[in-house]
Amino acid sequence: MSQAKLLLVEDDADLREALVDTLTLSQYDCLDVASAEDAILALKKHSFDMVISDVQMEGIGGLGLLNYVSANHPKLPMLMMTAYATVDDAVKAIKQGAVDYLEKPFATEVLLNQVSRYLPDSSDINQPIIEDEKSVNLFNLAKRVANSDASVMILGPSGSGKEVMARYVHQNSSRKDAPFIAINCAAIPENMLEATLFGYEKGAFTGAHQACPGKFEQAQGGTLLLDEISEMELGLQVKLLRVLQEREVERLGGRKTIKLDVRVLATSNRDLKAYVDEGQFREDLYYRINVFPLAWPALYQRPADIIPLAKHMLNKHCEKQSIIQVPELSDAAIRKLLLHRWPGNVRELDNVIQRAIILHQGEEITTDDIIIDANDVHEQATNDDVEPQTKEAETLGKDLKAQEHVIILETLNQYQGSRKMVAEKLGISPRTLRYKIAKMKELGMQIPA
Ligand SMILES: Nc1ncnc2c1ncn2[C@@H]1O[C@H](COP(=O)(O)OP(=O)(O)OP(=O)(O)O)[C@@H](O)[C@H]1O
Repeated sequence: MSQAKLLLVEDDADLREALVDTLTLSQYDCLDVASAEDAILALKKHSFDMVISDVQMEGIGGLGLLNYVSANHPKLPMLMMTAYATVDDAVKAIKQGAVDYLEKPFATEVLLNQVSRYLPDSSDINQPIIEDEKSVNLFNLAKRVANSDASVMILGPSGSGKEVMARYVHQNSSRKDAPFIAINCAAIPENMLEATLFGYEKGAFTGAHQACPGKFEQAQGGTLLLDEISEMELGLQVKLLRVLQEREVERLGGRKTIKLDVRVLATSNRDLKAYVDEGQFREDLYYRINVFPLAWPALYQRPADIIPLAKHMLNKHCEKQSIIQVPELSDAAIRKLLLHRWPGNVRELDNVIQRAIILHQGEEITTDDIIIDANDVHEQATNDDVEPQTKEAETLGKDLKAQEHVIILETLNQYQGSRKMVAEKLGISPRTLRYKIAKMKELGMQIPA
């Protein structure tokens, strides 16, 4: 899924760390700061899709920050977090323009639900770039399928653009003016997925201080995308099947059933039929969601898409960074892009282009600016205009990530690639391991089978 950028403002270091973990695991790109003053500095340097802020902090505090955001970034949604004793402040915050507030302590699913509820729809992924004949044929087919109300299963490797295709189906359907809601079944911890999908009533579990509609309800009249559906555990698959068959949902802890008018799309980067044969995915659910399968090939299998996508990303990122003179790709740089196999597909290409924008000098992007191996970045990216403190923090972050990658690779080798053994050895769930391995593959790493 495309990454939304969040700014988290919380002065309690432990809570901040826990929240960052939750948001990062759910594939949000999260920058965290400890005060409203630091948040304002961050807002001056970077662009964000949402601010999540504590209310009571030293200095100008959450309400001061809200004033700044309302005045300078009026379209930026801001979600407040408050302790029970300061609910009055939260009410004040809503009056001043905050989109909502969370009462501490809150369960992580409450946070994730509120974030996805108020995040603006990112428009840049609404325009699929398709030039290769294979892609054009596939999108023609997708357009025809969009007219029906059939469930569509979009298959393809990670980063190939499955969510882009799902949005295309929605936008070319009669539901286009209703919501498009996406949920990544792999990124949301197992114990939260059910509440996130079906919603819950106040008091349904510890931390559920307020009722919250689930993704199905949020998608009412529109389309719900179940991204990486194969990662849903079997028990929840049964419940999902029931909702799809009966077209109604009951919130956790609730007693009334809610009628649904939702079209369901799903994606998977696995061979789902083989997964069914292995008993990992329910056959009845497979046939329910697989009414119309669309298979999006890996990027290297549709080479005529590579350069148009690279140019699209160049324009997109230059615009975001207010770079007026968009650099051209040199002929040699184009050849280098065409020769790579892109194991991380379009997402990897996007990363390479972002690096090239940082590194290039003058009006052209040369082969030296096209850093395909992630390890090269360290040497090249010693940009002088990065502040020393930021550079240190970034280096530490990269070092930690690199160490984590080495540990995972070594353990995979030690256990001949057995994901189960590695997860046990490292003390993480198989699902977290799969997620981390997927991220490593996106960076172009070779993972033992
Ligand atoms: N044809 C395309 N045109 C424009 N942008 C694209 C296209 N394909 C992919 N992208 C961009 O590449 C990134 C990855 O795409 P997307 O999230 O749709 O992949 P995915 O297959 O759903 O990945 P995952 O399996 O990891 O969820 C996104 O930023 C998306 O905007």
